Amino acid sequence: MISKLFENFNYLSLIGIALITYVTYYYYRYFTRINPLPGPFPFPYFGNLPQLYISNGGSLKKFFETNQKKYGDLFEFYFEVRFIGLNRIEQIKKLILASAKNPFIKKISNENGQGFHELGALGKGILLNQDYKSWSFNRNFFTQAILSPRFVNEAPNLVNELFNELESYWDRLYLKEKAIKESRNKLDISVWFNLFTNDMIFALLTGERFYTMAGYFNELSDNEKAERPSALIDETVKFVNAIHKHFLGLLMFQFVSPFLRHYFPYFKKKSDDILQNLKFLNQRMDEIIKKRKQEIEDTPLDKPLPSDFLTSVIVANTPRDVNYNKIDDKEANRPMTDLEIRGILFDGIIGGTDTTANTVSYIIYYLSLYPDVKKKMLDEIDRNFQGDKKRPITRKDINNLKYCEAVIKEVSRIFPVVNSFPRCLENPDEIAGYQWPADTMLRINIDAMNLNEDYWDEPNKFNPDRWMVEGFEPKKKAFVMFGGGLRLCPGRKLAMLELGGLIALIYRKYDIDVIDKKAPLKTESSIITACSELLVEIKLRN
Ligand code: HEM
Repeated sequence: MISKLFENFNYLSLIGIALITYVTYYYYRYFTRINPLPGPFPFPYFGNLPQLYISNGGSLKKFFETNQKKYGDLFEFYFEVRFIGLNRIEQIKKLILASAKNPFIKKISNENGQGFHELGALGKGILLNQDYKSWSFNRNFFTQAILSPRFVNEAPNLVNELFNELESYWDRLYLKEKAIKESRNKLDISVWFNLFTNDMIFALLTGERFYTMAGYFNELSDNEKAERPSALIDETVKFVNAIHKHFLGLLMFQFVSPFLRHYFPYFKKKSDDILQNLKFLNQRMDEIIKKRKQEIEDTPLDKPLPSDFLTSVIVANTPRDVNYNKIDDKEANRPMTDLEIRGILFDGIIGGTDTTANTVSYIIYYLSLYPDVKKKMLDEIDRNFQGDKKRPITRKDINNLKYCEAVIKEVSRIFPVVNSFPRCLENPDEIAGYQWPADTMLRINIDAMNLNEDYWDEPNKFNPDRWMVEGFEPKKKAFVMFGGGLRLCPGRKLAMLELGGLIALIYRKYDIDVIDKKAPLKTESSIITACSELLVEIKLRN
């Protein structure tokens, strides 16, 4: 009995000593760190997670805002590793330089990469790829496919097609006389935009039709059902939910330490669930790629192929590619493997859905709060379409709608969906007046730059007209809605086409107003700031 107690005592003592040693070492490293900057005080294992969750409700946007107010434009914080928070354009100029020689492409430090390694994301795709050779190989395929004229022309066609589907659901659910009389024309519109952009990006990237809007309609409608096969609806809804779960899980794999993820039941359960979910996603993606490869093989050489992204990347550098050059057999000119295709397909879906969807919600919100801006935008739309509420929108229309574009940019300035983005130093370098060792993690705070009065006149004023001045550029080019440098968002043209097209089609036909204009926007902020609910009333325009 006594010996048992003694054994336990030894065991517990050992754990105690290990803990004390770890905590002492942790704070030794903290107090002797290079270039100490102001910032929230970190805790062993948890870093600044307590401040993120307890003081800022888990919102990364709020966390950055609070710290910038408290500590200024240069501060540090700890999420698994040390991060340097950069809040001024002068601090990031060289990181986002538009030059092929810009060396700042790394986003994740070796120390901070274990989570992504566990997810199997390192060295694949583009979004999280740290290996320059494979990233630039993949990124070339991605940009060539997404910027090809066939692809860009297809985008407005799909906006039209999917908007027709969306309006058929809205008209049946919310705009019948009875629904209006009973005040049932009130809805959470943010859900619809998420579904719209999902169906849009999946169709554009994979060439497969997804039916998440149809699924939601069926859920809401008492008697009518969407004219779509129910098995396909269920399958696509399941897939899209899995993508969403994966996206939310990414932050945990970067910011929560492996120790907590492996041994702390709350985090362990979540990370196991995300890994399981990823298995399902990979399997489904592989099936889509295999099927398309077979379809391409079965299409005679003289017959045209579809213009989706997946078909383009499969045929690139094969005899079906119009630019195919048999003699040139350099490594860079080989076709992509299925694993590489899966990687960039995945990144296109992750990068292209929630970003666009939430921006549309924020546009609706700001237009409701600023009726003068809305009126000016409606005038422009009406002038452009000359009372025709039915004809499809074209690329030319979208290019002509300059005030719509100004609204998109101003909303993205005052309430950006991507609140911050990372860089990691490959080599020792000087940033923000300090010399840093290689592997230092930097986080660029877009919110802070967008609201800085050194760069903008009246930064807190919502004023799309600022973008209407010929040749307008914010001071020091401080607008980095799509990031910068070699990592600049490759989907930016598609995003602007989709946003411009959708906004014009919506407001050509509908009047939408936020129900409680005094209530603050409901958001959840991690890697992006997502709209968690936007309650509006919808009517047909006269
Ligand atoms: C309003 C819409 C969008 C916003 C605000 C946005 C913003 C951003 C930002 C800030 C970055 C980081 C850039 C950097 O690190 O310098 C990024 C990267 C990326 N975006 Fe977008 N994006 C949008 C839409 C899209 C769309 C539609 C797609 C694809 C279909 C897309 C695909 C990507 C990819 C793949 C990357 C990673 C690029 C790389 O690391 O090389 N994005 N985006």
